[in-house]
Amino acid sequence: METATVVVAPAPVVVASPPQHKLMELKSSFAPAAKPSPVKKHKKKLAGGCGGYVLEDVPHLTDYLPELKSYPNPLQDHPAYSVVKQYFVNPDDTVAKKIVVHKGSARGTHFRRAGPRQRVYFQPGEVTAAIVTCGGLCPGLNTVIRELVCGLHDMYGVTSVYGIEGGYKGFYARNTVELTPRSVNDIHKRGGTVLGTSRGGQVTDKIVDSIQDRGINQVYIIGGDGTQKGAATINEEIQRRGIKCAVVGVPKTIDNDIAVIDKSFGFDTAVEEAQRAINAAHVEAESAENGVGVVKLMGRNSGFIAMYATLASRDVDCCLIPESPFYLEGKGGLLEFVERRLRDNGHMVIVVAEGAGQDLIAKSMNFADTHDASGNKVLLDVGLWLSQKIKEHFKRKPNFPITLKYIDPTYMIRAVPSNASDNVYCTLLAHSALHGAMAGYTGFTVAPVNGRHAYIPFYRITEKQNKVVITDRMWARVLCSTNQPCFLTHEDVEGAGQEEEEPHLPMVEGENALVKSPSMCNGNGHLCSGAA
Ligand SMILES: Nc1ncnc2c1ncn2[C@@H]1O[C@H](COP(=O)(O)OP(=O)(O)OP(=O)(O)O)[C@@H](O)[C@H]1O
Ligand SMILES: O=P(O)(O)OC[C@H]1O[C@](O)(CO)[C@@H](O)[C@@H]1O
Ligand SMILES: [Mg+2]
Repeated sequence: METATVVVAPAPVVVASPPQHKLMELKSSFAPAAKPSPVKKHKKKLAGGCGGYVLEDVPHLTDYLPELKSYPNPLQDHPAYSVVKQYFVNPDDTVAKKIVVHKGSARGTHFRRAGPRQRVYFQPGEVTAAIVTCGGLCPGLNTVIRELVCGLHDMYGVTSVYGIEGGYKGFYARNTVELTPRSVNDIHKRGGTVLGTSRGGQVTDKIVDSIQDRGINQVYIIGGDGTQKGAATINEEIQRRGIKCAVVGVPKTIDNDIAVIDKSFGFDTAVEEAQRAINAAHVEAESAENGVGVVKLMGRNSGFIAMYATLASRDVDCCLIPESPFYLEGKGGLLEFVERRLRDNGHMVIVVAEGAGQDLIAKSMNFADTHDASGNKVLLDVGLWLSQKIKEHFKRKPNFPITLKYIDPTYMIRAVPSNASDNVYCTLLAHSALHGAMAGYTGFTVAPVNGRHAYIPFYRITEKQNKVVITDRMWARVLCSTNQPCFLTHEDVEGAGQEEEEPHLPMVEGENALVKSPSMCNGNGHLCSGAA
């Protein structure tokens, strides 16, 4: 057995392992249990330990099918693992949500550590797995699909894996496709998803009917925050019906807007791909008289791609994200800054996340809100709008001609295949996912938390979105690198808040001075970063 690898400190035994003694095995994977226990919505499985330790556990099939039989994990006879010591995860291993702790602070929330268990709740021949991809594209989707298929086959001898085509609606509107190690062999080299994807169409009853009718007993659902909400409702219905079926979420989003997890797959690839657009904008801007390059990047509600692409590039003069409001006109406004930067440097690059400035555009253009099939607000084109506003501003200054180039690579950065590091990440995610399902865990999203893969209950993933915290040091680093104004009022800063559970300790002198020091306010009461 592997020794406990708890990130903060060894955890006490808090939750009984699933019962090892079983009276009888359910014959069919989809035969309902005689009387499944009723499952409440978002029922939390919490357990406490010493020092303020809390385990936020994930459901197990035996929670509502207590008589399920378990088997020795076939991995123990796998030649590839014969030399691996401590291959199985200790049942008490947990991963701390919070890694930075203080002498007196409570140990806080922990999640069950991902990985193979000594006992599994499926025999190889019994598994019928299904994989579905939902929401927008993201580099790495095909790698996750490939590694689920190959991992189930190679590690657990599972031969029955099906793809659901076209997102959630494919469960009830399309035939399944058989996925074999041979058929998925090369797919990780391609962008997109070989299964297709869609928005909308999440009709829980019809999806669970299809799962039941097809005898599917492991569902791997790859998608973003919306998809994980859908997965949670599917899991509730499966438990309500008492079906032996593990529901596993694999978090996918180019926006990196999924809470709790370290980072979503494909994000690194997207940031890397964005460099090409920023470089092009820089080359164009540098080569023209008062050249301005505007690059729009994805990021509906969260500006992570824009923030990291800006930091990586060092060619960016201004980064605009949804979390940080800005204004155009007047002292301390964006147009004044553009003018100043052009006078100083002769060129500039602006990176804008697609969700930035939406309220400003709506105000100036009077558009009614529209939504996509999943209910997401359709965004107005901030890149086009901003370019227009900058052009109009300089048209009023005949002695200040500018050349502006607008580059919109949004779909290009998410349609590429994943890079090497995302490929490795996707492989580990897929393996963690299938080990959890084989061990009988269900109703969880798998992802790294502080560098360790963990099984996280759906409600934790879906209760809020991950956003750039503009009062954190990372955003300050961006402002330092671009030397742009931060455009914020004191009210904006107060409203921005802090990460939950962060202790509000007295500030070290000089720390976060960017948003606290009154000497950095301009005449309008706006805070500025000391841009030239
Ligand atoms: N609140 C919800 N409850 C159940 N299902 C949902 C919910 N929100 C979205 N879904 C379903 O999840 C699927 C994907 O949702 P959405 O289009 O929002 O993308 P996503 O998973 O958030 O990914 P991304 O935003 O990264 O593209 C859709 O089929 C949608 O119907
Ligand atoms: O045009 P589509 O496919 O709806 O996707 C656009 C959205 O999808 C994402 O890539 C992921 O949510 C967002 O960044 C973007 O706003
Ligand atoms: Mg989403």
